[in-house]
Amino acid sequence: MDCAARTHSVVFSALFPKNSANSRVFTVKCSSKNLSLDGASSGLVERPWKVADARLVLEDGSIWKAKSFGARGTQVGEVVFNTSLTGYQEIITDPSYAGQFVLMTNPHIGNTGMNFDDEESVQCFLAGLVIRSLSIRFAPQIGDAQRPLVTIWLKGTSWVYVSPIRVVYKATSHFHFKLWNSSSLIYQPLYHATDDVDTRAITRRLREDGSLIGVLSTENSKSDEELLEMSRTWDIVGVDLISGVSCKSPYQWIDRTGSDWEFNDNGRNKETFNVVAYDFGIKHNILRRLASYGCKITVVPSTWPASETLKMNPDGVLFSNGPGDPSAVPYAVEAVKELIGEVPVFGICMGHQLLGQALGGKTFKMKFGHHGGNHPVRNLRNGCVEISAQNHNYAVDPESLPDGVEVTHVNLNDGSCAGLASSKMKLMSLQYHPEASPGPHDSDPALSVVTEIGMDKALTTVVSLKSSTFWVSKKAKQEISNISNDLSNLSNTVEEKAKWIFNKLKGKPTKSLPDLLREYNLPCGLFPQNITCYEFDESNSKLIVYLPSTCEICFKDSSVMRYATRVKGTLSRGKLAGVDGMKTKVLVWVKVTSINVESYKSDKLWFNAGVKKSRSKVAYEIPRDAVKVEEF
Ligand SMILES: NC(=O)CC[C@H](N)C(=O)O
Repeated sequence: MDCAARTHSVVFSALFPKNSANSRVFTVKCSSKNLSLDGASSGLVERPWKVADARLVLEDGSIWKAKSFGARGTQVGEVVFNTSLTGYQEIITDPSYAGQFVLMTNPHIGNTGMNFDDEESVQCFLAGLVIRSLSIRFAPQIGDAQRPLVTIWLKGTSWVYVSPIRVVYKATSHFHFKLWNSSSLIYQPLYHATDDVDTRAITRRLREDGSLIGVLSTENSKSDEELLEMSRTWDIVGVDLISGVSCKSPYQWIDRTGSDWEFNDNGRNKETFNVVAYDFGIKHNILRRLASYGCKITVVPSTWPASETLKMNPDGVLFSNGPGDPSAVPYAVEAVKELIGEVPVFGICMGHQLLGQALGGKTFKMKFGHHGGNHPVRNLRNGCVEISAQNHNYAVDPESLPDGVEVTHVNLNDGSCAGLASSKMKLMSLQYHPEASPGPHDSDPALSVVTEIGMDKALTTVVSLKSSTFWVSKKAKQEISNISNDLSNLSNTVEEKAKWIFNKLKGKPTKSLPDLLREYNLPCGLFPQNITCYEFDESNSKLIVYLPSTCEICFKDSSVMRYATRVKGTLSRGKLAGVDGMKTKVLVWVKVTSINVESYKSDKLWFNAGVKKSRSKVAYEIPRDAVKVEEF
């Protein structure tokens, strides 16, 4: 290897294009001269690992020349691209990547080293890693900087040693790297790994054609045709990959996330909940986060019988993430089925897909899936967008789900189902990773739902539940189901008023509050989006809006509005009059008595609060989350 070379070329050739009768060979050369920021281009340092020529042959006939810095030999797998900028250690150790080559779209990998805290499993299960450029140097992470520059080989699972460029390197698990040659301090990943690959070009191909099967080989004795044949005869669909990554017997988990994760009140040291976690390839950070949320966790193998779980009398059951096709593991779906309704259950990723199937729904394979740390998801309960970390190739088809199962989250990139819930069955699930390390942490609070208390809280106070026709609180829903049998017998005999109440509870109004306001030509952000429910009686135009607590919003025009837990008013075209329960700040807090739009097309909104004051209508166009305040 010549690591001191100032320029290296990446050669891409394509044989046997999949859809072409004529074989084509073409070559693309691109220089990585300016890409290497890590010292390789200075000519001063050598890579402290051994490299070998490698080929990545894709099933579409393209062949990508590369340098292997990992295991030697030949490996087949499905190639998926991951758009995360950080977190490569967590990705490499995520068991959900079993059977897959992870191609990182971020060109520069390795620059933050590795550390003990970021391991997601005790072994790397991925088929291989494909990257553009591996850092020779890496910056020790905060906290590692003061470690002595010595070479130590710790017996057991960890090594600490120095690379030839005098940076402390900590290989946390012996399976990551083996000591290639202890005297010259060369280390080598035990999984297949290759760099100097034109990852952008392959990503474009995967986006166009979908995920492709590939073969990575360092063996010169194997011909391109042989490798291509291998890629075309292997498949990942229908294969049970979970049994290869799950633990073999139950164990207790106690480790929590460190102090840098204390960005919310995790319920730490308050109450202890017993949780059984099914290990379909569970990421350790799920366990660490659950422990931080006050859970005492027993991890059980994927084949653990549901009856045994129930004997353990858990407060909640978690179905974890895991690799491969959810329809290839019917035994897991059966266990999930038996537990639904018996105990609160929460599913993450594979767990979510298994829940979908257990409920009678279907899963399907996506074109190239979602793999990255920047996926926008809308939480349909509160309208908020969460940025999430995702890693999946399959999804639940929401159309196939039975009535009573609510789609709670939607991926905003493609509209796919990203979360499910049923308050009746006490189940919730997310297609993505609320525990994501290094983040984003937007969805972290979702982990608290794994217990009954957490789930109750989530299902009632997370705002409102959308029934098919009306926004009703959970309490109202329960009341309806309690009395619905009686009412269906009595409905012919009840007097008009009772009928009206029944109809109202049952759900005559058909829209959300923002839609109602819009229909009356009022800006839909006049009320917080985290309202609990609302009632509107068309016969006398009375509107009552319920809020979970007294709260406040600062609008775009810097005006501040405060709301009581119940706001009443008379709604008519362009006007909300006789308002009770709303205040605005005009030096002091003043009760709002009416709000009206100047004229149909006007962008002015008039507030009557002591005096009549004009405000810009645009500032109230989007419903916002209100912040809880102590008093109205
Ligand atoms: N992270 C996961 O749990 C992955 C789920 C499933 N194996 C998929 O690819 O869709």
